[in-house]
Amino acid sequence: MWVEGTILARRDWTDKLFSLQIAADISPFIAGQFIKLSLQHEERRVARAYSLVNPPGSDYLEILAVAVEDGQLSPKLQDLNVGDSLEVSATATGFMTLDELPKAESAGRQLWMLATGTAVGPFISMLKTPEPAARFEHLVLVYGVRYAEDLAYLVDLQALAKANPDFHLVLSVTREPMAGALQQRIPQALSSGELEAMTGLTLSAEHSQVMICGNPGMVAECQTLLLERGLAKNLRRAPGNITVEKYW
Ligand SMILES: Cc1cc2nc3c(=O)[nH]c(=O)nc-3n(C[C@H](O)[C@H](O)[C@H](O)COP(=O)(O)OP(=O)(O)OC[C@H]3O[C@@H](n4cnc5c(N)ncnc54)[C@H](O)[C@@H]3O)c2cc1C
Repeated sequence: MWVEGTILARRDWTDKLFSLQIAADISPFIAGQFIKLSLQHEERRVARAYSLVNPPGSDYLEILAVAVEDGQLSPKLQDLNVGDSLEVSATATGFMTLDELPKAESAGRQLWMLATGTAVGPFISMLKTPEPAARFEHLVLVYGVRYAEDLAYLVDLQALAKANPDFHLVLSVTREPMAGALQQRIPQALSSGELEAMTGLTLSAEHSQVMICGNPGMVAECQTLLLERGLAKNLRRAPGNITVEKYW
C-alpha cells in the first residue's frame, strides 16, 4: 500500500548527501524502522528503502540519503524540491529496533550503535526518544564517514551527547584528520580496542547489545569480530547481542 507524500523541506549537506522532510500519512512506526519511497524511472516505478531519521510522533517523515552515481532512484530523490510529490509506503518496517532486543537486566548495560554514512539515521531516531537512555546505562554511537563534511546531523548528536554524559559519540573520519575523531574504519577501531579505550567501556556478551547498520562490508566485518569475542547474533528464537541492518 502506498500513500502520496509531499516534500516539505530539503537540506543539502554536501553535493551528494541530502535530507528530505516529507509529509505523508503513514501508520505509526518504531524508531529504527525504514519506509519505502517510489518514483517513476523510465517506463516503471522504482522503490527503495530509506530509514527514518525523525522520532515517532513527528508530524513529518525525514530521511537522510546519498545520491548514488547512476542509481535509479537516489539521484531523482536528490532532485526533488519543496512541494514535489512521491509515493511513500503506508507502513514502515524493519527489525533493527529496541523492541527486538532482549530485555536484559544486568548492571552496566551498554547499547553500542555502529553506523557508516546515512545509516546513522535510524540511530538518531532512536536517540531522540527517551527509551535508549531508560533501558541502558551507557549509550555509544560510532559514526563513520570518509570526510568530515559527511557528518550529517553532527550538531544534533553533539547536543545529545552534551545533555547525557552516559552517551558517548565516537566519530570516525577515514580520509582526513579531524580533531577528536578516529581516523580508522569502524572494524579496525573495534579490533584494535580503540573504541573501548575511547569510551572506557568493555564490550562483552554479558553487558553489551550492538546494533550495526550500514554498508554490507562494514556490517559483516564488525559482526565477525564480535562473534569471535563471544557475542551472539540476536535472533527471535535465540536472543543474542548483535542486531544488524544492511543497506544494500
Ligand atoms: C533497510 C534499508 C534501509 C536503507 N536506508 C537508507 C537510507 O536511510 N539512506 C540511504 O541513502 N540509503 C538507504 N538504503 C539504500 C537505498 O535503499 C538504495 O539502495 C540507495 O538509495 C540506492 O538506490 P538507487 O536506486 O539510487 O541505486 P540502484 O540503482 O539500486 O543501485 C546502484 C548500486 O549502487 C550501490 N549502492 C546502493 N546504495 C549505495 C550507497 N548508499 N552508497 C554507495 N553505493 C550504493 C549498490 O551496489 C547498487 O547495486 C537502505 C537500504 C536498505 C535495504
